[in-house]
Amino acid sequence: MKILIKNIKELLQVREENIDKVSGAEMAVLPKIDNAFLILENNVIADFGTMSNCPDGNFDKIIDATGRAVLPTWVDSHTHIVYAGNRVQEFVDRINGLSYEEIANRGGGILNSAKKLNETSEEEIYNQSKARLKEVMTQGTGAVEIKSGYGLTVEGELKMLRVIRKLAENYPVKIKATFLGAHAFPTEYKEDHSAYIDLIINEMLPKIAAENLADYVDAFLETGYFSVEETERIMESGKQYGLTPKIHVNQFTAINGIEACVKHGALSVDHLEIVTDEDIEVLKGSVTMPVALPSCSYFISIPYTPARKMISAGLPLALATDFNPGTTPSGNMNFVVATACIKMKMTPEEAINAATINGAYAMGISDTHGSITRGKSASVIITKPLTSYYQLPYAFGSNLIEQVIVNGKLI
Ligand SMILES: N=CN[C@@H](CCC(=O)O)C(=O)O
Ligand SMILES: [Zn+2]
Repeated sequence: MKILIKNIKELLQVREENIDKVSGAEMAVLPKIDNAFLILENNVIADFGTMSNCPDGNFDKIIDATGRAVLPTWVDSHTHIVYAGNRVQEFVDRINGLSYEEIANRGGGILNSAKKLNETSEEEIYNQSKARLKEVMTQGTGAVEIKSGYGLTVEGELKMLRVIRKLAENYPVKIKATFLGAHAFPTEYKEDHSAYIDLIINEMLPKIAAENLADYVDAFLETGYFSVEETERIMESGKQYGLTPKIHVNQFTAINGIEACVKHGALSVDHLEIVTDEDIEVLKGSVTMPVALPSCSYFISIPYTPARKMISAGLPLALATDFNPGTTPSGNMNFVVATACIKMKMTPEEAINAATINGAYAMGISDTHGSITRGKSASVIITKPLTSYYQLPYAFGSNLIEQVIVNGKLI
């Protein structure tokens, strides 16, 4: 299939030479071509340029994008979209005054989702999850990282990862799988943390590796969850099976977890609602991408990641949804980009870079996703008519997407 998109008002995030990420002041630059064409062929970006150089030729489909912007699809590098049921009752409990921590201490939270997941068949979990995946594709997401972590048993974790694999097989969206057995301690291991970590290391990881079910390893490094030392054990063991760490850290407290993640070569550190000056120092010059999750901050009323401070220090920053039943029941990257602008004071250019090329880095796919570059995946968003791309975060409650193409397929 050869698709020509012509008369594009603004073709955004154009990178003639591929880059893997943008950091600090570079984040404010979003290269674009006005009055552009874009050709997609055999699932990849074949060519682009100004309309004055638009080639004639035979196309299977021609899309006239007069008045519209075209940009690479969003890269959502942090989600938990495979889960069973929902946690609406906890949502109402929070409105009535309970905190996330209080709910978790009552056996709600992650353990509530784990109970539901272990009681639900693989087929039913797949059906619930595919509906969420289809929804986020229509919202412009072309690549998504999905974590396990609601099983917390050998079978439950394998079940989740098999569902993720099946989603990857059946949908054009690019998917990376992350093993998050260290999401919470099951009740029976509350007093014996090392026994649960032994289970992760000696039983879960070998089985996951044998079936090649995961690309990355994650842990919830947080006061009351996994300590720095416990997370280090998980990172070391994961790496032995070829799984690079991507770690939940600094959501509620800063306990020098970022330093440990950087030391272990983590691809990303995610959440970062609480960030110290020392955390910023250790991230400088590292391979580790900081990832902010502003929809989570919004939904459970916790601080937003201090983006300005981090970008001013020269750091890169990625944006992702954290789509999960507890803290972020939304996978809408458009809302994430808008919220980053409105609440974190990121400029539209910074937010779009964070949600495309830097997101791609945070899921290890910047060679194929995250920019309009020849040879990259034919995954683009075509907007509705707009005055400029500033309207995307400005009109935060409107759906400004007219058409999404994911790996050459019209969604
Ligand atoms: N914080 C840890 N994990 C998820 C929430 C999990 C849940 O509450 O179900 C998060 O990223 O916010
Ligand atoms: Zn998360």
